[in-house]
Amino acid sequence: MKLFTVEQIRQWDAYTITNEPITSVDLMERAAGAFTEWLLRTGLAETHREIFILCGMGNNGGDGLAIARLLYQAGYRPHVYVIRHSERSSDDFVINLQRYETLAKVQWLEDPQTLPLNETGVIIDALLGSGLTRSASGLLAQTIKQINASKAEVISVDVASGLFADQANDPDDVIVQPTHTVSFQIPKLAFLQPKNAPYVGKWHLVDIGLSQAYVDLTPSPYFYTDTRAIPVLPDRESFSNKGTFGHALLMAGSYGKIGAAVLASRSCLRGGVGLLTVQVPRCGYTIIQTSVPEAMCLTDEHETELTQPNDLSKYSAVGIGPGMGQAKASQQLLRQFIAQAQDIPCVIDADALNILSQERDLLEQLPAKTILTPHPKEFERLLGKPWKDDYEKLRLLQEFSTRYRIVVVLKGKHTVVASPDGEFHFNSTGNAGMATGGTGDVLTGVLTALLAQKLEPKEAAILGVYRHGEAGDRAAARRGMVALTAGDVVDGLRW
Ligand SMILES: NC(=O)C1=CN([C@@H]2O[C@H](COP(=O)(O)OP(=O)(O)OC[C@H]3O[C@@H](n4cnc5c(N)ncnc54)[C@H](O)[C@@H]3O)[C@@H](O)[C@H]2O)[C@@H](O)CC1
Ligand SMILES: Nc1ncnc2c1ncn2[C@@H]1O[C@H](COP(=O)(O)OP(=O)(O)O)[C@@H](O)[C@H]1O
Ligand SMILES: [K+]
Repeated sequence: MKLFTVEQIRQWDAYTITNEPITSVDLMERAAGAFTEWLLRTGLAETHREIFILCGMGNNGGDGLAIARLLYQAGYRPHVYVIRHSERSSDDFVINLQRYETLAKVQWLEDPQTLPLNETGVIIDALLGSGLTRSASGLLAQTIKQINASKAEVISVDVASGLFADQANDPDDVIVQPTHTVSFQIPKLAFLQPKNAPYVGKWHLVDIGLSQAYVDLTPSPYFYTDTRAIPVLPDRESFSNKGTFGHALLMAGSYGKIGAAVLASRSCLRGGVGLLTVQVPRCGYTIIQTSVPEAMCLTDEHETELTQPNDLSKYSAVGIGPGMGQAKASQQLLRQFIAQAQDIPCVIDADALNILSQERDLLEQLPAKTILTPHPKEFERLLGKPWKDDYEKLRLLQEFSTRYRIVVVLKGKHTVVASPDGEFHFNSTGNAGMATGGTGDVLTGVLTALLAQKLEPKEAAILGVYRHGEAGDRAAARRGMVALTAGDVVDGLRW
């Protein structure tokens, strides 16, 4: 799914209004209808609950008033408040105010302290939407504070009031903290940024029929990887043999961390590789041979660390780093590996990334088909500096990917795949149960397997990240998030 900036969303609305054609107030009616249908379907507005609808004076407030009318017509009796935050109101706000007032009166809120919000109620937050131009202040900020202080369930229309939909807020901004956000058509970029978690809650999309032609015509670097957008692995030919699916090499493990090599090996095999060789220090030999009998084991001459370069020419892809440690000899090995691997697709992870952060000249020499898989701390080390906010992080990620011509997988809740063509693909699968040791090693194995099967690094990264998260979701469905381990993610892999 393509994602858009606020300015593009505004153009998208306008394009739909002109080309469908539909009047803007009818489009608002559609949006309010879709929201109301969602609300009634979820049962959040059961009749015994009091519903408070708080409206601004722009189109988000217009949505709120249209929702109020639709609920009223469905038999509910919402309390509707309007906050006079501006001298001007939007045309569709005015039309919807008049329509509502044929049924019931709204209250113009003068003093937010008087809002009778109760704990069992539902608050519909329609103060400000994507038209936010500055931080909320004055009466708006006071109202938002009241909303946040109440224990009622809060549902934001389109985007939480006070949250910028495509740029960073100041740390001391006053922003609604909703339980749910019901957003029109596409997720806002803001929903995917880690620091915004309190200002989004669970988000849901409702379809308001915005023009598909606009989507096709309008370029954007941002994508959300949902089921419609994942690359595919080619079907297996019936006459294929193990040679068809590549021979992967995993260089992983050190004394006390051979488990990382085991997890990456298991997931590489579940990723469909034809043959797998695992290079581990001598201490890992028996462990690999007994726990991953499907893999061949190449023992390093060193007892506890990876040190020994080997002939890479027979491998179709290499994954290096999980559990590898950062011993001096392993640092030298990484240097030799990079010099040797120029024509081989590779995944560089974990300790190998930390070595890269210290030996920065190696970044310039990375093979053309490289995927790096840092978590945020590792990425910060690679950059050598922290970022100010999540959007600056994305800019730095893009610069990094373009400068070194490599794919970077920045891991987290919505793992981002950044590619040298400037695109960002935010992943939609996975869960907090995966915040446990070893799940990153599992990802490295999967990505190595996909590269060995000749997927391009960008496609391998988008697909691998998606399936890895999906495997985590299967594991969580079976075990619950708390009990989930990295091994369960391996078991959850399906293609
Ligand atoms: N036809 C359309 O354009 C549609 C718009 N929709 C709704 O319209 C919303 C966007 O509406 P608008 O662009 O009117 O903007 P908003 O309703 O988000 O904001 C209203 C106005 O408030 C002012 N404002 C911004 N920040 C402020 C602040 N901190 N303090 C005080 N005033 C502030 C601005 O002048 C802004 O235009 C969407 O989020 C969505 O809810 C939906 O009805 C779908 C269709
Ligand atoms: N809250 C979360 N929601 C979804 N996925 C998560 C979450 N936390 C972690 N993950 C995923 O789990 C993996 C963790 O990788 P990493 O941090 O390298 O762990 P490790 O080094 O222990 O293997 C990543 O793929 C990440 O996207
Ligand atoms: K809102």
